[in-house]
Amino acid sequence: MSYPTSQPLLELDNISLAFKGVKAISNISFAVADGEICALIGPNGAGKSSLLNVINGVYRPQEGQIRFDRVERPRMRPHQAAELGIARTFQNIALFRSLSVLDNVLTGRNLRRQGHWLGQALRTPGAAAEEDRQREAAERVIEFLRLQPWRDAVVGRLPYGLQKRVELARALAAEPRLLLLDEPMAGMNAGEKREMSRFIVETNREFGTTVVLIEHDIGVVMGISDHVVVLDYGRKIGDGPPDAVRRDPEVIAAYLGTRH
Ligand SMILES: Nc1ncnc2c1ncn2[C@@H]1O[C@H](COP(=O)(O)OP(=O)(O)OP(=O)(O)O)[C@@H](O)[C@H]1O
Repeated sequence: MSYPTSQPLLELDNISLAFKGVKAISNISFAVADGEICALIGPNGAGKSSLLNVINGVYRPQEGQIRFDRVERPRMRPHQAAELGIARTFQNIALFRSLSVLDNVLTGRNLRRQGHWLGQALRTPGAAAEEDRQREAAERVIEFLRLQPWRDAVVGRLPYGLQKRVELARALAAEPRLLLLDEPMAGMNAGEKREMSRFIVETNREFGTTVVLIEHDIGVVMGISDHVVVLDYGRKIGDGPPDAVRRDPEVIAAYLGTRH
């Protein structure tokens, strides 16, 4: 449990985001400590996915500052976020459905590839050695997430829970410092959720990967998070260790209680 002692990896200061004048995020500030698992919770439409999109540069907020590893990143684009070590999965699975598990995981290695595309196209010895290195790295992730039985299976034919795990594998293949997971357990049964929770915790422990995840299942959130941030109508209404957030009257009223 790293919260709240370690240094912040990600700091959001007064972030506001509007779509055509309609505010999705209002003046949100919080910090994610290096090495922690931070959950973003809140009712539908609270602004959680929009906030992940701000963090990885898909949306540019109209107001506010973001610091990653204590360096201000005022105009981050998604590819810059990826280069900095921010990887992400999506609410609706975004995989190459007709490719195998291994090939999908290999796409997560693209940023880590050395050498020139021409070498790859001409299959020079250097390029072949590099290809072997990438394949070994992808195989290690497949093994870590116990996906070996499906490594050559076409992703589109796998059950939903496994596709979610492949998406996590692809994100991990990039060796991120910060992993953004948008509802990694949505649509899963209790057993699949337990399994996915274990993989997230193991990733965090094994590689020290900092995790920010959106999750609706409060039991899961309380079980795996070091830190919980609660959003409601685009505002932050709770921020702290899970036990404190669970007891916060405003959070109980807005989210855990009956207001919605
Ligand atoms: N691209 C967009 N254009 C216009 N409005 C948007 C866009 N994306 C999000 N919104 C609006 O911003 C608000 C926050 O949406 P967001 O998807 O971030 O919420 P959320 O907390 O992730 O919800 P959910 O749990 O349903 O995924 C909503 O009112 C939504 O309608």
